[in-house]
Amino acid sequence: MSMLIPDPLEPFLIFHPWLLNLAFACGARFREFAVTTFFFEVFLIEQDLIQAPYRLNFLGILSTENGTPATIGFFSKEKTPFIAFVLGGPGSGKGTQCAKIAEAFGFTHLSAGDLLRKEISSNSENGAMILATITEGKIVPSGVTIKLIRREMESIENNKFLIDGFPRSEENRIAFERITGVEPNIVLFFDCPEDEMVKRVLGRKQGRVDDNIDTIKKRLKVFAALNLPVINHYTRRGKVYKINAVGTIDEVFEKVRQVFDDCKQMIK
Ligand SMILES: Nc1ncnc2c1ncn2[C@@H]1O[C@H](COP(=O)(O)OP(=O)(O)O)[C@@H](O)[C@H]1O
Ligand SMILES: O=c1ccn([C@@H]2O[C@H](COP(=O)(O)OP(=O)(O)O)[C@@H](O)[C@H]2O)c(=O)[nH]1
Repeated sequence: MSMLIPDPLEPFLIFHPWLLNLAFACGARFREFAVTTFFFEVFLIEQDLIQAPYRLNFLGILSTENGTPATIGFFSKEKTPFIAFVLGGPGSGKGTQCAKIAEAFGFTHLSAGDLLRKEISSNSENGAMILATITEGKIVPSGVTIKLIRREMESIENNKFLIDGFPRSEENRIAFERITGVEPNIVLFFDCPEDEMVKRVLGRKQGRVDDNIDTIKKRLKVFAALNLPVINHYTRRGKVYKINAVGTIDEVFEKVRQVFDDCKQMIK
């Protein structure tokens, strides 16, 4: 299990549970969500870390496109899958290790980034917005990403999922948990020094619009500001397995294998 990582949002996060408790004491669960998300979004606007046209659409997370409320809790009790969130900075090796976990342990690998890139290439209604957001290294609105993850999870007959590169912010995390009604069983965190991540991303050569030095710098900033708080949250919940991502692919996988071997009892 990892130690808590200092992050620049810590003072805000201390305030955040206080706000939650206050709203909860008022007996309004929906208001609790709306109010706290609103404060998060105001903060993110100030930091210029989320996409402008979508940034005040905090209530949209709970709605589908036809305006009806989204299902809260889309897994039945008997069919709740085992979920591992796989987090780490850009180029830390999440995708590489997920492919190996999927093969060795029978998981379905869902990469949030790949699902978003597929939306761009399928010319969907959100394609242009997703492309602009990824090019800027910012985070796509939760409702869009969760809809894609949900569609995949519902269409695949497996009870073990790796969700790679999501949630990227506290707002992503809160929305996912509200909409699905579940938390991940475990969270893998690939801990990698920034210079190594930059080297790996620049060497990836997959023709991605965001694998250039300017966007990488923005992605690293967004990771530190928005993704580390998610990792800290799940560390406090005792769910994080921190893996040193330095070493060869096989060396890193040996550490990953150990985690999944240890969790065998939990994985149905
Ligand atoms: N342990 C490692 N050592 C060296 N290179 C690696 C390692 N793991 C992954 N890579 C390479 O680094 C690049 C980024 O890895 P990737 O799995 O795509 O990262 P992420 O999904 O976290 O962005 C890829 O080109 C991959 O082949
Ligand atoms: O849940 C997600 C996952 C990805 N992205 C966007 O997709 C980009 C690439 O993400 P991916 O996980 O594919 O790559 P990584 O940054 O980890 O190398 C990110 O910088 C974000 O702009 C996003 O907005 N939400």
